[in-house]
Amino acid sequence: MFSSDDLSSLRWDAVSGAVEIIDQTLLPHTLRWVHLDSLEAYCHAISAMQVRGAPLIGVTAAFGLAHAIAGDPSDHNLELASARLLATRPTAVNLRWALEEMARELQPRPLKQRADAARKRAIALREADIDSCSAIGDNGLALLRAISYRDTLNIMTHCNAGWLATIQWGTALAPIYKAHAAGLPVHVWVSETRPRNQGMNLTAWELQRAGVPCTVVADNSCGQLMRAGEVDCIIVGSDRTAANGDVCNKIGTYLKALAAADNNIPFYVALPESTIDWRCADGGGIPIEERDPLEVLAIAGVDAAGQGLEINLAAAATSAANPAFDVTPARLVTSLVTEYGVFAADSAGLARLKEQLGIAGDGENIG
Ligand SMILES: CSC[C@H]1O[C@H](OP(=O)(O)O)[C@H](O)[C@@H]1O
Repeated sequence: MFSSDDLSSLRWDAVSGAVEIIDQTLLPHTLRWVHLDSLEAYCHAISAMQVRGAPLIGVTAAFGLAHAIAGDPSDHNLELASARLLATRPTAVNLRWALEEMARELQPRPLKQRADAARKRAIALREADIDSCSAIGDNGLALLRAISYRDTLNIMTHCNAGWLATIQWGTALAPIYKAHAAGLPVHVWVSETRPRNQGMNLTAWELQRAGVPCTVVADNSCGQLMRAGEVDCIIVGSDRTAANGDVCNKIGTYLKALAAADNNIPFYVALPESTIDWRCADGGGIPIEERDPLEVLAIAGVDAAGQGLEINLAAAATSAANPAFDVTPARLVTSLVTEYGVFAADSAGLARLKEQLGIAGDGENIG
């Protein structure tokens, strides 16, 4: 489905070194590329959710660090820029993972080698993400092929875990793209995903663009769709999965997992290994981002004339809480779909993955 001239969420120019991202806060109504030309611009892009999604956040931060190092390769600036990027969002572990990958590459090097090494490592992380997500798609496709369905395979998803959350393919949507390309009759229930509406604004836009049949539904209707037999399986992404299989993902994921368990519907989590936090014993240790309550109290869109506008939904002075993620206990997850295969969402399943990868106790590769 993707070729070199296909859209990806972050692109870079090999000659000028310029890095551009799609400003996802303007989708689905406006597709605008934004040139990131300072560390501040990279930090803002992540914290303001111009770019979002665990893998994309990580790759964007890697390019942001490479940009900062090009100006000053000193240890002090490396630490300073890493700290600023790490502080942009607390939950997605790929942010920490990518910055640690970059530090591992740069710290042993002499200063004069760091700028080139940083850029090459960021580019390599971007390419590795494309390969990982494609492999997640292949492994997820095998799961979808094994599901029995009537005339159409009805898949529900939450938030956006498509190519807009990675570089290409996505995680939860990768098996769906591969299934569609393989001719499976898939249909996707797209949960709108209040309050930032990543489902309605991003997933529906992606799927429509790819020609995958989909229907946007209110988050609150998903339980009824499951009870009515309209859902054959659920696939979601992850921002951080603990070593025991607990999954932290967009707010609302836990409720879908509860309803799926109550209706005996397979609940799959698609993620690259970089989203597993091997140092985190269980979901209780995952920081949950609290975002601005205004994201709950107001909503942005366009009017009939296509003009952008934001409207207040609640009465003045209404208070709101806005936790951006929740934790789904491993017991509610049917399987973890990774680039290395499908694993049980429990300590034994993840120990099998860790052994397969040759990872030590604290997540460091021993290979
Ligand atoms: C492939 S990671 C996608 C993951 O990230 C989203 O969070 P956000 O939009 O706040 O970055 C959501 O949890 C997705 O499942």
